Amino acid sequence: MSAPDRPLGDPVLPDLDLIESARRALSSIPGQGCVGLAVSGGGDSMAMLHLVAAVAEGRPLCVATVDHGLRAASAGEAAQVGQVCAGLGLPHEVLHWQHGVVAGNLMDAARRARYGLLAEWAQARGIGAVLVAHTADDQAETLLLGLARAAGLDGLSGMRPRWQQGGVWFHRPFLGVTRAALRGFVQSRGLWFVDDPSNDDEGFDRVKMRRALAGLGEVGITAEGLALVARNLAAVQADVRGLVAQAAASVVVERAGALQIDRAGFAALPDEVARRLMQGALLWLSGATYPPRADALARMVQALREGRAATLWGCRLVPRAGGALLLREPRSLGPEVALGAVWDRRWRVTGPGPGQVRAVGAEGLAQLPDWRAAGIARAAALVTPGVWHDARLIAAPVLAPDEDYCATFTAGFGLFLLSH
Ligand SMILES: Nc1ncnc2c1ncn2[C@@H]1O[C@H](COP(=O)(O)OP(=O)(O)OP(=O)(O)O)[C@@H](O)[C@H]1O
Repeated sequence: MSAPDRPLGDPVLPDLDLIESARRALSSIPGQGCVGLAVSGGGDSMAMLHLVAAVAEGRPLCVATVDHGLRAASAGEAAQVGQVCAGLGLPHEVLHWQHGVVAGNLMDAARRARYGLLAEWAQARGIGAVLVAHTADDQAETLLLGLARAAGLDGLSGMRPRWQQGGVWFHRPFLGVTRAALRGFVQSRGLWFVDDPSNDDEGFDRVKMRRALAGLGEVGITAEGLALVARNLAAVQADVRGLVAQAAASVVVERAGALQIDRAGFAALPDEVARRLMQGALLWLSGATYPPRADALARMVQALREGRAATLWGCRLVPRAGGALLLREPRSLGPEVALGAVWDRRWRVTGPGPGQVRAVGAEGLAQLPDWRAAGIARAAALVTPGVWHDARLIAAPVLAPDEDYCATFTAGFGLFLLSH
């Protein structure tokens, strides 16, 4: 299809910002390896494609389009992107979402599948970074969505400029640029792009926010202004997260998968830091993706400060001299899994097998006469992983070192806090 019908050199003035954003995006990616571009065919990502191609200066680029198979036109649109790429001399691949009946929120499932496919594609081709074309308008809509649900700092900090998934970095280099600027870029040059009809579907909250944003312009609230607010809040959020990571390093010790928390150190933490530390601890222990409600979390923080026992999110707080143990509740543990699979959403036990992994429990401790030698509290020992062959405990790698069997976490506690 159409290659640029006039060269990108000699830009009109507003395009200078766009070209600068594209240049910065490429130079921020270390090394000289291939850079991935996620291009839907929409105006924003088509503008990104042409801009980045124009400033690549020999840096290899690879393009991917995910065909979700949700609209009749999607296959044809993906093929059109391929033709534009061919005109620019860039390799292009179409990635297909194989799905049956999708339960729950379809758009959310499509988005998660899209990033999963893009990460797999990039990893398979040794591409370390993929660019996506979210704009200041997307950022502003995200902030408005947060305001609509009275969100706190995390919900008002907008989309991250970069994040890592499946070993691949995703970058959003155009968060400071308006959709109008990107659309203007492709339209003024007569470049092909597709207008996805779902972008006008008022059934989606994001589309409602887009309409609201247009109205807010009349009182001087712009997409760029709101994107800046989100960026400022994200800076505060990053500082708070740093404080939480520091607090975790000084008041929490992970032992055998349970967390020992120093009461005096915890009591001295500012409320917000204490709350986030407790939330992070519960998410890490439970493997849950959503945190508990704010009031339940506040009660848990209070229980720890007052030296009381409590339970929340499949975890229990057990007071001890000088602090408390936070650990899994036996009845909330995940089901038995095969050796090598992830058990209870955070442990992986490997070894020669055959065997099944489930908690050591009282039955297992009875088969381990020396378990106390590990110096681990009974409550914690009970919920460590054991390798079972029927009713026989073959190994309990956390309690009794074993040359053949090894238990590791899918994410360390400290690293988990830094990435959440
Ligand atoms: N089907 C897809 N294939 C490849 N990349 C995609 C796809 N859908 C979205 N993306 C990437 O994610 C970014 C943001 O997605 P979003 O859903 O907001 O965009 P869109 O409205 O589909 O298209 P555009 O942002 O290109 O106008 C896109 O700019 C693009 O980089």
